[in-house]
Formats: sequence, structure tokens, C-alpha cells
Amino acid sequence: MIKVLVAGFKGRMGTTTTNMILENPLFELVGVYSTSATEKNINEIAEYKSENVPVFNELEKINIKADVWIDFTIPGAVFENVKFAISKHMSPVVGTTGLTEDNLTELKKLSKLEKLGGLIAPNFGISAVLLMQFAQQTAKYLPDVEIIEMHHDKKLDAPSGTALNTAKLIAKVRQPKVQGNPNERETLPGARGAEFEGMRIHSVRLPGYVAHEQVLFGGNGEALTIRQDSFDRISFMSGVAVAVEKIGTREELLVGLENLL
Ligand SMILES: NC(=O)C1=CN([C@@H]2O[C@H](COP(=O)(O)OP(=O)(O)OC[C@H]3O[C@@H](n4cnc5c(N)ncnc54)[C@H](OP(=O)(O)O)[C@@H]3O)[C@@H](O)[C@H]2O)C=CC1
Ligand SMILES: O=C(O)C1=N[C@H](C(=O)O)C[C@H](O)C1
Repeated sequence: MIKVLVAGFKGRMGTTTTNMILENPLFELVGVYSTSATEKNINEIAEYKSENVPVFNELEKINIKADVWIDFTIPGAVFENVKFAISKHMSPVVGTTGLTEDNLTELKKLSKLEKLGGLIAPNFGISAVLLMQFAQQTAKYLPDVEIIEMHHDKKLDAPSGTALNTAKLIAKVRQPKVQGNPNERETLPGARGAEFEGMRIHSVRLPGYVAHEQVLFGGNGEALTIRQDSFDRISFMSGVAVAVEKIGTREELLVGLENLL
């Protein structure tokens, strides 16, 4: 069985992930972590009263060994968490957004030194992985593109990690270009959205939404819109399960679930 620790276990993704790990016969939940947790064992929480899993609320106090560290915490904590996991030879499987390019470079270096597999996935949903691939392919032929991402109103970061990754993948296959009228002027600041290498990214936050993205391409007299929707956080779980299962066979830190599919 693959031993798993879930960081951020009380959050929206952490709860869904904890339940998935407990239900999957290939996995064993050996620890959970949340800085705000007051319990010592997960069985103090009504829904887990038949389980026996230690709860940690400080990194330095984590004294168990897991094969895999799953991270669904917050942008401000993920870098330190993943460094800690790698230093303890636990393979990171990370969904938390907010890691910078410099963070990724350092984490890749540390993983290489440890000869440890790991995965950072901007999105674990197969529909989002496919959307990013289709968008990259489309941008070769239709380089004028705008991205609209739509999320629940509790989300901390904007734009979403998925939107940023979509823009990065598109930027790899097209020349940077200014879109829209070169003389355009925002009469209300922010009206044209955030800018990444000439692409505009718009972030919508609304209650009732989970995670959604549209990539809009415009050409001469034609347009193509690619859209994906995660209506439920269960949509991310098969991707997380694949990552937990396969990451032990790797010896480097990968970015993007497509590397394991
Ligand atoms: N890659 C993917 O497919 C997906 C990625 N995400 C990303 O995952 C992250 C989590 O999202 P979501 O579950 O909605 O967020 P939540 O705010 O619901 O959960 C975050 C959890 O992390 C806990 N936490 C805060 N600081 C720390 C810390 N230093 N160490 C451990 N735990 C900590 C919080 O506890 P408390 O609030 O008590 O401080 C909270 O329970 C976000 O970055 C989001 O963008 C989300 C969905 C899919
Ligand atoms: O915060 C979320 O909910 C999500 N975060 C990730 C992101 O920022 O792209 C993945 C997914 O969009 C859900």
C-alpha cells in the first residue's frame, strides 16, 4: 500500500482528497496536516471516528514517514511544505497554486538531489488537461486569444493556476503579440483584464461556481471557444489518484498531470 499524508486536510480539496485516500484500497492514510487543527487524531472528528490517523499542526512535529505528500493548502505555504516533504523523502503531489518559476527551479533541483519523483499539477481534472493541450494546438493557427477563468468566490489567487498555465503553454507556440486596438484605452482600470505576453486573462469569482475556463480564439471571420467545467471537486480525484499511484516510479519533479497519463 502507498502511504499518504494529506496537507490542508480540512480544506475543500483536502477533505475530498482525504476521503478518496481512505476509500482507495491501494492507499493508506498515515497522517494529515493543517496549521489550524486542534485534534491529535482524525478520529476526534465525527465523520472519521473509526479511523486512526495522527493529525499534525506544525511541520517540524511531523514524525511519520509517508511515501507521498499531497498538498492542497494555500499559495503562501506550499513552497515551504514541499521543501519539507522532499527533505523527508516524501514524493510531493501538489495541487496548490502560487509556486513561482524560481520556486519550481529550486524544488526541481532538490528533487533531483534526492532522486525523488514529484508532481506539481495546475489542474488534476482531465477536462482541464485536455483544454490546455487543445488550446496550445489551436494557438499555432489562431494566435489571437483571451482566457476567461471562473471560480467560486472563496478562491485566494487570481488568475487561477490553470489560466496562467494555459497562457504559458500558448506562449511557447506563438510569438508575443499585442492584441486589440494598439490605441485602446481603459476608461475603467482593469477592464481589459490581466496581461501575459499580450494575452488577456479575465478572472470571474461567483458563489455557486466551482472551477471553469474558457479559451476564446478569434480569426478572420471565425472564432473558436474551448471550455471546460469542473462542477464538483470529485472531478480532480482520478487525477490525484493516478499521481499517487505512479509518482513512486519517477526520479524527478514533473509539472503537469499529462506527464503521468
Ligand atoms: N490542481 C488542482 O487540480 C486544484 C488545485 N486547487 C488549489 O488547491 C489549493 C487549495 O484549495 P481549496 O481546497 O479550495 O482551499 P481551502 O482554503 O478550502 O483549503 C486550504 C486548507 O489549507 C489549510 N492551510 C492553510 N495554511 C496551511 C499550512 N501552512 N499548512 C497546512 N495547511 C494549511 C487551511 O486551513 P485554515 O483555513 O484553517 O487555515 C485550509 O484548510 C488552492 O491553491 C487551489 O487553487 C484547488 C482545486 C483543484
Ligand atoms: O481554487 C480552485 O478551486 C482551483 N484552483 C486551481 C487553479 O487555480 O487553477 C485548479 C482549479 O481551477 C480549481
